[in-house]
Amino acid sequence: MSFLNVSNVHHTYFSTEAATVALKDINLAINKGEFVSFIGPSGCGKTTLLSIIAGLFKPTSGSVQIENQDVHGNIDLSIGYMLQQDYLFPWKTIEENITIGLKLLKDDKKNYGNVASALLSDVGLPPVEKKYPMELSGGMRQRVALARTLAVDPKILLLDEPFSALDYQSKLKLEDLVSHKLKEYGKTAVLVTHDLGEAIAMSDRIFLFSARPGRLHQTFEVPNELRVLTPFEARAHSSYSTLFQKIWKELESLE
Ligand SMILES: Nc1ncnc2c1ncn2[C@@H]1O[C@H](COP(=O)(O)OP(=O)(O)OP(=O)(O)O)[C@@H](O)[C@H]1O
Repeated sequence: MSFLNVSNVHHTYFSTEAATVALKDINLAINKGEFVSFIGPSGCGKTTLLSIIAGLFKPTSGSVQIENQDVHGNIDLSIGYMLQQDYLFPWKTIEENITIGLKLLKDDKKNYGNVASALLSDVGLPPVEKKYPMELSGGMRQRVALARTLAVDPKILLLDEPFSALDYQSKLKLEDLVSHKLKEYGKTAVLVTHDLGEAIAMSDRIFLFSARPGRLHQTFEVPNELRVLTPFEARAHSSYSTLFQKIWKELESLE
């Protein structure tokens, strides 16, 4: 068994008007410490699959297991998220935002302030722990969101377009930071993105899904020479453009 196994997942959304088949026959496995991306045409079920992996809802059929445990029925705070919006609590200080998960977990850390300060410096931020989210830029807030996620030491990070609302420069910087931190902490991660370049620059493997109902169309290995680079450096490597063109062709055939 791999670290994470998605087995025969099928999902249909039911409403009073229609039944929408979002995912069909999804089988995939992710190894511990691996960084993978889900890409595919709009509406192919990427976010649905990420939500199912997160245990937010049960698939119509099939199962997801992390370390041999079914994620459904186990409300597990060891799954960390980074989303397009940072979802920081505006009325809480940065320190309170970073340590909220630890407090929920009743982690016995004596000094939450020290934990927050260490994490802020770890994600490249100045000591802003007494400030409020509205006093920070979008890029800084996403760094705080990363610090909050790392604080609870999750087994896996689920990243749903966490960079898409940022300006280009902040996005590239944050991609480098997230990639570096996840490697340093040895975390497993799944990224949903519309940005093929981002997927190639950050991932070990890329899962390409076909248009709705989403099926796994093809899996691409990112070559080693790219994986040892930062995402920023990877974008300048010749293997990056070769893989980009290969996957782009497949993506176009699916639209
Ligand atoms: N709650 C829901 N009720 C009914 N249909 C839904 C619901 N959520 C998603 N869908 C439909 O299921 C399909 C898959 O949606 P999903 O958001 O998972 O796709 P996606 O690949 O993440 O899309 P995008 O790339 O546009 O973000 C879409 O057709 C969507 O309209």
